Amino acid sequence: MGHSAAVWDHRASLELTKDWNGIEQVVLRNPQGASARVSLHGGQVISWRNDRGEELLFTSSKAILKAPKAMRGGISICFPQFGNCGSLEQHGFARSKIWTIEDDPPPLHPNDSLGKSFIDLLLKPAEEDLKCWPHGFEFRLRVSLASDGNLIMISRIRNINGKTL
Ligand SMILES: O=P(O)(O)OC[C@H]1O[C@@H](O)[C@H](O)[C@@H](O)[C@@H]1O
Repeated sequence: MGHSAAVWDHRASLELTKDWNGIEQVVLRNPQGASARVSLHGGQVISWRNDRGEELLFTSSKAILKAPKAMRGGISICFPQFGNCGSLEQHGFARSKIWTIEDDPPPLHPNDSLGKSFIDLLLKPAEEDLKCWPHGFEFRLRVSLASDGNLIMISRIRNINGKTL
């Protein structure tokens, strides 16, 4: 009896590491050698490489890679706004926060996990965030690397205080 895809252990394909500022990063790998690197700073995918090791994402040489400054490169999470309306910071605060890894997130469709290397991240507002944007929320982000090297990101935002966002 061989192992089927149903018992694929996605954790075996994850590497946890830290950047030069001590902020955690997660590296996803697939069996063909593709990879994606996700920083908990901003929940930002900062590298996506194909199976030939070629980088597919741009990062500016002028990027400041130190929280709480947003990183200029990779895939930014712009929440709760894109742009610079009102008193919120440009493109929202999510990209400058330290996200956490969620071990047991609310379920997604099984197809979203099967055969993929993935990580689930979570952002909840801190007191200071509620002062400039008074909404309780949970922002869940799944970043997956598929066996064909595709990168998939699923955002789920839950309103937890019943007021319209
Ligand atoms: O410079 P930031 O805040 O990282 O924003 C990234 C870019 O966001 C875009 O929306 C702006 O048009 C650019 O001018 C800006 O450089």
